[in-house]
Amino acid sequence: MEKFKTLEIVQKPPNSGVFHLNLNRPSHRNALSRDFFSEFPKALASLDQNPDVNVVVLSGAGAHFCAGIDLTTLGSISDSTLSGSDRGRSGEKLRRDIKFLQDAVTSIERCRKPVIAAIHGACIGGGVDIVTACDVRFCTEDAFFSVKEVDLAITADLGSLQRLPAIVGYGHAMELALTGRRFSGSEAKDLGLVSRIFGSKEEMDRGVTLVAEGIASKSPLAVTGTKAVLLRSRDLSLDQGLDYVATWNSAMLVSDDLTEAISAYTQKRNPVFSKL
Ligand SMILES: CC/C=C\C=C\CC(=O)SCCNC(=O)CCNC(=O)[C@H](O)C(C)(C)COP(=O)(O)OP(=O)(O)OC[C@H]1O[C@@H](n2cnc3c(N)ncnc32)[C@H](O)[C@@H]1OP(=O)(O)O
Repeated sequence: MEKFKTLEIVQKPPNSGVFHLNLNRPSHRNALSRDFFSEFPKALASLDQNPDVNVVVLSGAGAHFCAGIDLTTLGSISDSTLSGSDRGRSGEKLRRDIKFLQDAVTSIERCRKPVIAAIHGACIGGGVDIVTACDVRFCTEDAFFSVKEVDLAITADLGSLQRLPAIVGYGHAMELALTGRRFSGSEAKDLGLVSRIFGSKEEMDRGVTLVAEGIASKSPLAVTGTKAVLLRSRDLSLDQGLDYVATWNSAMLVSDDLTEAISAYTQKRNPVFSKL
């Protein structure tokens, strides 16, 4: 497994299909550095391509999930932009830079395997961009969230404004993003930002493991199909979404997994599926 400066990948439990991708810069509260933005898509692509991986759990090392963008990185972006003499060219360069950062967050959606965010402590700014791109979100009671960008005089640009409305509704997304206010794990649960809340990190670890192992035991074809179709349907009309899944299943429905699922059901045993 490749080594990273800002991330750590651990298979847990051993020999399971569950791999933990940890934001691993606890001294800086897992603030998102330039290295992170280069490494994160590589790590997700390697998990996507690894046939042993069925589910990815994304969490943060140390006291917090993520303190958002590394504020020193933000400084260097604005310095390099200001150094250009032509405003148009500087702007075009900055646009490419923002697209590079966005692409790192979107790599969560590009990963065919489901990504479960396990959030404790702070989840701020860029942290919210990341978790809103995840497929499932759980948090602890001590978690807190903030769509903080507005307080740094930034229009959030790494995905929260695009993804959050579909998760919590347009009105809540607008209020959270305009105020930048801090909200608790239990409010996040009420809003539907997280689907489950746990009393402690240890309880969340146990709960996430159960859910992740459950998903990992299912047909990998059906699981990756479910993620792909739900994500695609988010951005399509009902008719287009139905058309998309009909085409998807015309290619993927008839499989060894279908035969195995039906055999296991009739033989009253658990199904065993091959890797994807
Ligand atoms: C093109 C633009 C693209 C993206 C833009 C994204 C915008 C955002 O992400 S906005 C959000 C920015 N983040 C913040 O405002 C959070 C700042 N941090 C905090 O509020 C707190 O650190 C905390 C997360 C609540 C944790 O508090 P605590 O546990 O008390 O730790 P601290 O003592 O505050 O910090 C320890 C250590 O970490 C450094 N650090 C924390 N956050 C960041 C950060 N975002 N960037 C860089 N460094 C950070 C902090 O400076 C401390 O460092 P020392 O060297 O130990 O002093």
